[in-house]
Amino acid sequence: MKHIDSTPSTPGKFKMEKSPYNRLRLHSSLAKLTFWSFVFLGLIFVFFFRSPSSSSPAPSDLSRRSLRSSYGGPNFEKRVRASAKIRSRNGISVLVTGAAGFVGSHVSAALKRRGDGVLGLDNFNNYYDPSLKRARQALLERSGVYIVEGDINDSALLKKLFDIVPFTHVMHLAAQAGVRYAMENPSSYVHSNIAGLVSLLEACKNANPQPAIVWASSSSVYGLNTKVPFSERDRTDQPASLYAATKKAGEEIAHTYNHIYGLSLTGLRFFTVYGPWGRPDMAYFFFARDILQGKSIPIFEAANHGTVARDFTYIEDIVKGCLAALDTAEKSTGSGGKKKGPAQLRVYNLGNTSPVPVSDLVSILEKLLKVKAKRLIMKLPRNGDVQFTHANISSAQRELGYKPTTDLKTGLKKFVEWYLGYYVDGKKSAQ
Ligand SMILES: O=C(O)[C@H]1O[C@H](OP(=O)(O)OP(=O)(O)OC[C@H]2O[C@@H](n3ccc(=O)[nH]c3=O)[C@H](O)[C@@H]2O)[C@H](O)[C@@H](O)[C@@H]1O
Repeated sequence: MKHIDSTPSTPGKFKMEKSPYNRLRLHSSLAKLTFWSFVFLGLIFVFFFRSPSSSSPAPSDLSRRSLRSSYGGPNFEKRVRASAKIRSRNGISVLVTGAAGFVGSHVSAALKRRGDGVLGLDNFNNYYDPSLKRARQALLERSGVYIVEGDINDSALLKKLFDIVPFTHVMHLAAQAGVRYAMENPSSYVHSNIAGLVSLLEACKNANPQPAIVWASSSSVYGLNTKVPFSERDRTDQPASLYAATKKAGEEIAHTYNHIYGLSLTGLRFFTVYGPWGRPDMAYFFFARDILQGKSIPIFEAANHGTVARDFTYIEDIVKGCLAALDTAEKSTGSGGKKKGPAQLRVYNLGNTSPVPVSDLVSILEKLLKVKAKRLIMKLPRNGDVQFTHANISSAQRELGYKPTTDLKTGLKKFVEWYLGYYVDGKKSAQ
């Protein structure tokens, strides 16, 4: 593994070390030149490598502050390197953004288990109860995964991480999720899913070597389509929510970075992922909580009592799809911000291929929790929800060997076991 101390991290820095040497050569004897060159190089070394905040051209206040405090120094770099260290033959080193999130924590754990190097990055925002994110972090910490606390919009931090570790891959899962919340806080979607994505791709483009990137898109890009099952070849130009629109924008942004800079990019369209350590903003999760607390639960139905259904996909199946996408990702082809040849650009559906009506989801939860739900049938609100989702997974099957094996009943059983252990036996308060 290359270290920051021994390798110029960017072509820019390398040039700065060379140009004064050339100027001096015109006017000095060889001995003088050698002496002064060493002095000059020494100064550059001290300036750039010992003072973390000066390594970025124009860091934001936030990043300047963070680099001076927890992000700098030998201890930080040691933890980062140790976490990202590959411990198996043919292993990869992966920067996982959103590592304290639902999918991110599961993927990080799975990568670490097989001996890959994993470094997490997460801003621990309070979109949902951050204590759940902290609990996931504590679990990962025990298996040797360090999560750096920071934002994907902090380009100085990203640069620093790529300077410390030559990541082979990035698993980009940091995002503002949730379909309905987009009406409450639209700018958070733009901040994370668009600005944050661009900030991350900029860092990847500038990194040397450039990593291959796998990232989370969403089934919601199919929007108002009525043809089922949804295939990657179908149109994705009628999103029903701002969330979906930002994910669709992400796919177009991915195309641009692939086209101009040769970044290898794979987008995964996840279909309503559920399971242990899940997201409390999702229906299956807060239905379980509210059924146990005796509260009524709103179950949406479409016009004329039309069924609302989802292709619910179990987390372990999704993890397998993510790892297969990483393992089949080809190298990026650019360096120094320039593309050397065409690079891989892929998009896959990762679903379960068997949509289940929301009312059936509630019946399964009732049986598992042994509590009758207070059902409140409501008209599907016009706030971004679509009536149904259903994945065609033949591309992922063929090219990734993706094969979901967990049906909703089996998956929810595992979720409920975890939920009762964590919240009821563990006496944590479910918000
Ligand atoms: O597949 C996806 O791409 C998306 O899956 C989920 O979005 P969604 O399928 O809407 O998941 P939930 O919010 O958990 O809703 C599941 C189902 O329950 C229904 N629902 C939701 C809330 C509610 O109060 N009542 C209700 O019947 C929804 O209409 C939907 O059919 C995630 O929240 C998104 O982040 C993700 O991108």
